[in-house]
Amino acid sequence: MATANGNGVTTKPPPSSSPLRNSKYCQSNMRILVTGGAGFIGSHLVDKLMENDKNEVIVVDNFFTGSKDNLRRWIGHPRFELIRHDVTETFLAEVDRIYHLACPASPIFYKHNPVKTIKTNVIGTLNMLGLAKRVGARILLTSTSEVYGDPLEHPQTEEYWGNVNPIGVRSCYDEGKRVAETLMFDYHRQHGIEIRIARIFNTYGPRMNIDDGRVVSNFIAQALRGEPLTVQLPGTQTRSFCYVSDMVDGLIRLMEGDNIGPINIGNPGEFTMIELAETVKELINPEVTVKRVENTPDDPRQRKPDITKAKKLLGWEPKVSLRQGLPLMEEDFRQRLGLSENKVEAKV
Ligand SMILES: NC(=O)c1ccc[n+]([C@@H]2O[C@H](COP(=O)([O-])OP(=O)(O)OC[C@H]3O[C@@H](n4cnc5c(N)ncnc54)[C@H](O)[C@@H]3O)[C@@H](O)[C@H]2O)c1
Ligand SMILES: O=c1ccn([C@@H]2O[C@H](COP(=O)(O)OP(=O)(O)O[C@H]3OC[C@@H](O)[C@H](O)[C@H]3O)[C@@H](O)[C@H]2O)c(=O)[nH]1
Repeated sequence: MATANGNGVTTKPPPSSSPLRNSKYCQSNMRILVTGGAGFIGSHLVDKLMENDKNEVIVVDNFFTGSKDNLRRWIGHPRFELIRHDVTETFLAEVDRIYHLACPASPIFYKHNPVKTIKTNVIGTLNMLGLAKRVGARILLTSTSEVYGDPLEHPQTEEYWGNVNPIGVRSCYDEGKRVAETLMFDYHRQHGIEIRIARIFNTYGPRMNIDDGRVVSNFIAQALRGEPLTVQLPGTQTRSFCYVSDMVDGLIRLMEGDNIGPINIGNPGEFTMIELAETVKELINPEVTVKRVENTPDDPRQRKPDITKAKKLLGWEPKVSLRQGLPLMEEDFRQRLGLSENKVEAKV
């Protein structure tokens, strides 16, 4: 029988899982697939999911930007499996939940092979929706604030349709994620798949790749190496930074809650890139200088989530401020860069 969901969309009932999953001989564990689970957010999500001993976690990842190192504490664990797999190829497994994160997230990586980025977003999401349909799993897509493009509304609510250049150098990611959201809703309406869509805003924390290219990881690595902080012009562009533990909490609440989304998950604290550089300098290395460098095309000028929906529907809001989160990330970067606790000399 058809039912109406929170978005007023009439859907088919969700497909059911295989009879074996419900048999009395089957383990009652929740079997969870995390695509892109060897990456930054994915590996923190895996840590949290593995804390629950009723969860079995399967990670599939092609290791383009992720690494086995991020998951080393779980390799060999009886409730954990790591599979090298590219989501542009089909994947079959009996699972109850799919967290679909696989996609390079840093602009330098997603622009590196834009056709592959589109394939990952479109074919990869189709493959995961096909799997969800086949086994009756609930699927969550990590979409992005980039679906709002260079936003003409501020802060951004989920009702805003965005201002995206369809043919620019960022389009492979922005439009790829927009199509991925469309596919999610079409599978929901046409096949009754249980979907959840998170629109993630800039997230930072330990395990980001040191040469990831994203602003927080760049500034922290530069401050620790005593190199100038590279503020891309004009420097007055804004972002709102969410600490990764808050993000993971929001994603799990969304997956296990009733609302399909899309829901913004991010920290509304908004900073210009100059303010971010000044904060990193003050907290990590007051000796470094700030250097203005060229920007890349279509860089959004402002970005800040309206999280009214997340607060109301998920009972979620971020707890970690930027000033609390940066030192936690500094510690991780120090260890990975092999630096002692002593502040480094400035190189200009
Ligand atoms: N971190 C952020 O600020 C942010 C903001 C918005 C949305 N997101 C979304 O969250 C997700 C995770 O982002 P992240 O910051 O952890 O990035 P990340 O680059 O650290 O992780 C992405 C993971 O996906 C894997 N991957 C990429 N292409 C793949 C493919 N074709 N097949 C299998 N695995 C593949 C990578 O190897 C990596 O492990 C992404 O979907 C990203 O778009 C992140
Ligand atoms: O060294 C740097 C790097 C970046 N920047 C600036 O910092 C801002 C943020 O840039 P980032 O590369 O960290 O990230 P962006 O906000 O552009 O994109 C991100 O947003 C949402 C996610 O989906 C993705 O993880 C990523 O695309 C931009 O204005 C950029 O110009 C610097 O000033 N200096």
